[in-house]
Amino acid sequence: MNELAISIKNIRKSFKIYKDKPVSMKEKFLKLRSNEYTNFEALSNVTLEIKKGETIGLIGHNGCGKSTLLKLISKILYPDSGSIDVDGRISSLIELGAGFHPDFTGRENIYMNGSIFGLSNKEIDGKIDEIIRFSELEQFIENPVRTYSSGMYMRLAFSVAINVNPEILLIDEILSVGDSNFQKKCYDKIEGFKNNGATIVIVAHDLGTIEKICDRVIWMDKGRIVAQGEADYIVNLYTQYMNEKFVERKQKEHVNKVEQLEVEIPKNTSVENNETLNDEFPEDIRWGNKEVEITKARMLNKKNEETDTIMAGEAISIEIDYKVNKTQDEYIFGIGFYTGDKMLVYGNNTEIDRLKLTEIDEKGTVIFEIPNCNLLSGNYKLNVAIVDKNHRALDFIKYYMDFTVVSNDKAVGVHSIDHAWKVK
Ligand SMILES: Nc1ncnc2c1ncn2[C@@H]1O[C@H](COP(=O)(O)OP(=O)(O)OP(=O)(O)O)[C@@H](O)[C@H]1O
Repeated sequence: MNELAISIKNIRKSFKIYKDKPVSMKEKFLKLRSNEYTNFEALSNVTLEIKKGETIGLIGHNGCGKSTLLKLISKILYPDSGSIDVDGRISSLIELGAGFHPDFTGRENIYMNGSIFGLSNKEIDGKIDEIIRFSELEQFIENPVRTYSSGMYMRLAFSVAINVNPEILLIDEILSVGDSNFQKKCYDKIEGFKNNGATIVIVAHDLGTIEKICDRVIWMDKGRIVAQGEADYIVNLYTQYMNEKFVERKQKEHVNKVEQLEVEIPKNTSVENNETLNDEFPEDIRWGNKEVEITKARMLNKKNEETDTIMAGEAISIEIDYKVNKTQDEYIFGIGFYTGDKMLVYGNNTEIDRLKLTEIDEKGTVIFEIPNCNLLSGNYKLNVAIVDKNHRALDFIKYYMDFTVVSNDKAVGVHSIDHAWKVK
């Protein structure tokens, strides 16, 4: 017996991308625009074997080729080269309802659509009550489908596709059909197929679903398979990769913002002005006698770039530039982290850490280094402060800046704690 439900060997699929597509018949007819195109390779050399009874999840960034791969398996599209062998009756939940006729009633469309899936009228007679019941459209089944809402339309299409008892089920991002009750029914039905030994290939952006129902996950990027393996392992790898990309992008945006700001500073701005923080903070946010002043503060990532977005676990530092206007007996520098809704998460200063600063340069930078910032995902606020030995504020800036932490840890709260579960 053939163990494989789907065997894909070295397939390539390109699409023509027209540089200057004619937009009207007149333009087309008169050839007012050129017909130049480039070939875009949506799938490059993909090889994949899917065993009978496996549930496979396809994940990856938008446009990486997931839907194209499903369409090739279901023969909606054909590859430019390579081969695809399928062993089993396919039902594809792709382009749902593509075969519906708007003027036909729900019932008539069930017969039409069912025949597209290869069922005879007699076979549909035996299933129609179940299809209508599953779609929850009993009241509307004799109305033309053009009167249906898009949700009703999808529900009917889904019900037909899922009730043809396929051996191989291809599902593309359709599990957002209808309300949560209907979605639950769809999941239960899919679980039912899975338990009966059907082969399922599913594309979904909802990684929770993928992790829950798939045995194996294929991660695609730019038309290639970049990783495959056990569902939770690949989903975790992918989430971590996407989070890091997100942080990198945010960090780049931040750097760009800073560069933009520098460009906008008028040429005649004096150095003195640059060295003093614009007093844009209201009195309840910034206070103190300014005998020692914070001229700037910043958060740096592990690459020493200024940022407001960090990856949990990353090494970061907070730098406080200061200027002494009046010498003090002692200087205490502090930082504090607050949640977005202003609950204190962590506060510390040089005095608590027993670093006695009695003599410091007139201008300088005090750095607070965190080798492993283990805050959980969320938005936070940073306090920076300088106080004297009697804890009188010299310059205290509450909520100096907002920053975001991105974390793979799904625990709730503000801080990750090293732990292990044991059952005795
Ligand atoms: N008929 C087509 N003509 C031209 N380009 C196409 C066509 N179909 C898909 N593409 C392109 O091929 C690439 C892969 O598309 P595909 O729909 O397979 O991606 P996907 O991974 O399913 O994306 P998404 O997650 O956004 O649905 C995309 O860049 C898309 O624009």
